[in-house]
Amino acid sequence: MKTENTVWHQQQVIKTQRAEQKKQRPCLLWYTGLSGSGKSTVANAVDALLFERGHHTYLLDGDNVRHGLNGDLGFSDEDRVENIRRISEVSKLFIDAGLIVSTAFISPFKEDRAQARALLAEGEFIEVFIDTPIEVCEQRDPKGLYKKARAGEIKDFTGIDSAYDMPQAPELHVKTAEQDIEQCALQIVNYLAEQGYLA
Ligand SMILES: Nc1ncnc2c1ncn2[C@@H]1O[C@H](COP(=O)(O)OS(=O)(=O)O)[C@@H](OP(=O)(O)O)[C@H]1O
Ligand SMILES: Nc1ncnc2c1ncn2[C@@H]1O[C@H](COP(=O)(O)OP(=O)(O)O)[C@@H](O)[C@H]1O
Repeated sequence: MKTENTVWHQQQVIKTQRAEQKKQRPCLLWYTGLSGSGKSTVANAVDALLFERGHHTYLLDGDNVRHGLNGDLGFSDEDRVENIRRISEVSKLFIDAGLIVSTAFISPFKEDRAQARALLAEGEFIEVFIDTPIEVCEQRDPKGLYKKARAGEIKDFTGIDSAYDMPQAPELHVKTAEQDIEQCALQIVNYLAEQGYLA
């Protein structure tokens, strides 16, 4: 075990104090969905609304994190598991800092999402299923990746030749083919308000 000679230090300022100072209940909005489903767009819209209302937030976005922290990882099942493991641990640190955190990753495997939930306290993990039919994602194809995957230029593409486990009981179920971006964002912000995260 690599941690056998390290000791956990209790910090003087604790999570509840940080949260109280920020007048919010820290939580993690865990967006999951296919490529092109709208994770990034909706997460950004929610983050902007919360920021405007004076909340302390941070958004970890798939493509950006893969340019830095997870720049060594690809798209094999094994690399995706490690990608989500690191994101989950980083999110926990931001939660400790008292923030309302959003992550926008495909996060295709239910075990990894369950692992992320298990790292946090009860009520801190909010799974947001960005539920968009693959036909709609493919039609949008904002980065031209479906076209490449269909042409065999990208392998292990989620929904085509790599698996996606649909969430069975997400806290939030957002249907982007039936609501516009603003309505999707408001659905999430209203949930946070109703559940007392923004008190
Ligand atoms: N093979 C393959 N499958 C899926 N996606 C691919 C692939 N190759 C590159 N991309 C681009 O990488 C983004 C997904 O990265 P994630 O870190 O969210 O993926 S995962 O959670 O580890 O499965 C994804 O971003 P989004 O479109 O925003 O989801 C793609 O732009
Ligand atoms: N209701 C909606 N919610 C989110 N995105 C939408 C919606 N309607 C259309 N779109 C478009 O769908 C695309 C989604 O892309 P993106 O947010 O990058 O998806 P992802 O991060 O899941 O790959 C964007 O071009 C966005 O403008």
